[in-house]
Order: sequence, then C-alpha cells, then structure tokens
Amino acid sequence: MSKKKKDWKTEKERLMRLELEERRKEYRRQDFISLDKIPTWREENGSNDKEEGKVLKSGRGINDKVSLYKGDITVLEVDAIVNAANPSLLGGGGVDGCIHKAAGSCLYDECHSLNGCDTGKAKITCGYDLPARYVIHTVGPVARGHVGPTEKNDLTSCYQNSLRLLTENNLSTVAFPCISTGIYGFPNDPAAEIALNTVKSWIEENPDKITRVIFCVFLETDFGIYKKKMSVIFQDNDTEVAEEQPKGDDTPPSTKSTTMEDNEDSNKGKEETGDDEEGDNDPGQNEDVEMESQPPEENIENKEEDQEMTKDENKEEDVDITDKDEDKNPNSDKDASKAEEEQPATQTEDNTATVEMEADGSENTGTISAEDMKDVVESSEEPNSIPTVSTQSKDSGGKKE
Ligand SMILES: NC(=O)c1ccc[n+]([C@H]2O[C@H](COP(=O)([O-])OP(=O)(O)OC[C@H]3O[C@@H](n4cnc5c(N)ncnc54)[C@H](O)[C@@H]3O)[C@@H](O)[C@H]2O)c1
Repeated sequence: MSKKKKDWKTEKERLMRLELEERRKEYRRQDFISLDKIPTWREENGSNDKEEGKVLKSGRGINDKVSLYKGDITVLEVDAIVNAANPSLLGGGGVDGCIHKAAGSCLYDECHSLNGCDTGKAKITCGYDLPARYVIHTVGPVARGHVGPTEKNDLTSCYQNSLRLLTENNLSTVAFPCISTGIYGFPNDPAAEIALNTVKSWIEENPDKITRVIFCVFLETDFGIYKKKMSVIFQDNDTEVAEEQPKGDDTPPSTKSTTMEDNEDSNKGKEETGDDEEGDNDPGQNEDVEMESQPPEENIENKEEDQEMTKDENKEEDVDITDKDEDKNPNSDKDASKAEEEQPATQTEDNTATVEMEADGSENTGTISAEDMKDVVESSEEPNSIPTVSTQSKDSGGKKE
C-alpha cells in the first residue's frame, strides 16, 4: 500500500520537537557519521605529529573548527548540510539529487514553497529524513570553465550567505560540498581556494558562532587539492611543539585521509532501515567516483552548451516576491510572524529571490535560460522522478582546469 504523503509543515514541526535519540530513529540511513567521528584539522595533524614525537597544545584555534572529509554529504550528522542547488530549488542531479533522494519528498515540497533562489543566495529548509537537521540550499555560478570576477563573487557569496543563514538560525556545525565544481563547471582548484579562504575569514570574524565547518569532498581530485591548500591556509600557528622539530625538516605535517572507511567501524552493525538502496550515494573508497548523474566529459560539454548562461538575455530584475506571491511564499514579510511560528528557520534577510522556474520557462529570472533549465529541472519536477545518483568507482580525476 502506498505511504500516505506527509504534509511538510506538519512533518517539520514534529521533527523539530524530537530529541536526538528519537530523531536518529527516523534517519533514512542508519550508517550516519556523527560529528565526534570526524577529526578536526588539528586532530588530523596532531595524530601525525604524535607519530613524529610532537605533541600539539590543544587550542581553540581555527584548526579546531574545520575538517576535511571525503565521502557522501548525506550521511553527515551536523546541524546543516549545504546543497549545490539550481535556481528552481526543485532538485536535479549531482549532490542536489543525492540530498533530495536521502531527505525524502517533504524536502521537495518545502523547496517548492520557497519560489526559487538566486545565484549566490541561500535558503534553508528542514533536513527531514537526513541526519542533518537542516539543508541550506545555495546556487553556485555556472562557470563552464571560465572564472571571472562575477563567478568568483557569486561563489564567495554562496559560502558567506550559507554561513550567515546557519548562524542566523542558531546553528553551528555545517558541511559544504564543492559548490559549482560539478556540472556548473567551476574549476576545482580556484573553487577550493575561494571556499577555504572565505570560510577562514568568516570564522576569524565570527569565532564564537562556529563549532565546525566540514569541507566534504567527493572526488579524489578534490581531496588532494583541499588537503594541500588546507596545509597552507590552516597553518597550525597556535601550537607549542613539545619536542624539537628534527633539524631542517620544515615540511608541513601531512594528514591522513578522512574517508568513509575510517569511520565505518563506528557505525558497524547499525541496521539499514527503510527502502534505501544501500550504496546509492556511497562514493566508494579511495577512488574518484563517476556519478551517473554527472555525465562523462563530452556530455557535460553538451549539457553545458544547453545551460549556456546568457546573462544579458536572462538578466532581469529580481522580482520581489513578497507582494506578488505572499500567499505562496510562507516567508514573505506579511506572513513573517506566521512564518516564524511555523518555520524556526529564516531565509536570507533580503528575501528577494528568483521567481520560480515554471515548467514552461514563462517566468524565469534565473541565470540559466529557461529552456535549458527546463530540461534540467523538468526531469526532477516530481520527487519520485529525481534521478538517483549511482556511482561507479573509477580512476577518472575530476574535471581538469
Ligand atoms: N550532475 C548532473 O548531471 C546534474 C543534472 C542536473 C542537476 N544537477 C545539479 O547540478 C547543478 C549544480 O551544479 P554543481 O556543479 O554546483 O553541483 P554538482 O554537479 O552536484 O557537483 C558539486 C560537487 O558535489 C559533488 N558530489 C556529488 N554527489 C555528492 C555527495 N553525495 N556528497 C558530497 N558531494 C557530492 C560532486 O562530485 C562535485 O564535486 C544543479 O542544477 C543541480 O541540480 C546536476
């Protein structure tokens, strides 16, 4: 018998009232990773340094607030995971498809009520069946291999607005995927540079608001890039080395990879519940994984052609939807009080957003032409039509610059 479709508002209110142990019983996947199983950047270095006879003073520095994790973002038990969405917020493929699939259909329904999201902006919803309590949806720039000031600013805004939304909702642990580096074609290296430096600056300006930011990479390529950059950007300069560093050895501490298998033992034996296809999102072990939803190189080209961003053609004023769709948008100013009761979360303060991508593309101020986004979004219009992401372990690296 088909399950009765849940009302997202009722489900959200119910979930928000649950204590952790009660909530854990509702996770669609029981092989979740709790925060204490993810070492901080300092702990990773510390464990290496201990091996090399050095003991690090445990500080409350920035290195205690960041982590590098390689694996599926949908299993992370944090306050919020960030979704690399598209302007429609109606799901798609890649990490967007994984998150929607793991969260369940209520996520789609709540997203549908948000009337889209502009590039660089962020909106927050409940996490539903995910171990993450919330999902912060942000829309990265469609770079197609080209990184100009606009693309850089938009990607920087994705991280800033996501962190701002996190703390505005009194949340303090978050995981980011590599926004825009998949089908949107932002080169991996500059994207990592922007992600790491933006997050570092933000934590330095708001040290007491953040407990942990996890950089969740999926591809071996990104893991290598992040590990190298983090060793430089998150230098451990607030430590006291207990013993002399071997003469002439000034190499920064290397780090061991934080991968799914490191943490698997901690969740061994947890029963798989629900109709989850085990391994749908499992990125495999230490290899690049080619996601079905991320077509091979040549197709990405075609897809990118399809998603040709023609800013001037599409450039339209953001439509302030508060007076236009207030009954549709639970977060419009007029309904602010009602919205606050129903939804503890708030949206970005300006609350203007791209008018929702209609299937026929009639009203669309997104940065991707209606026709193109229609193709991308149409396939994911209904929750059960969201393409599943299955991965084959493959040595192919991520997109080269
Ligand atoms: N890949 C596709 O074929 C496809 C199709 C339609 C829509 N989308 C999605 O792609 C667009 C956004 O592009 P994007 O480059 O920002 O996102 P993306 O294409 O999802 O790639 C972003 C990053 O997320 C990584 N990733 C994929 N799955 C996971 C996972 N389970 N956990 C952690 N990381 C993961 C992926 O390897 C890449 O590094 C949106 O339209 C969205 O709906 C993708």
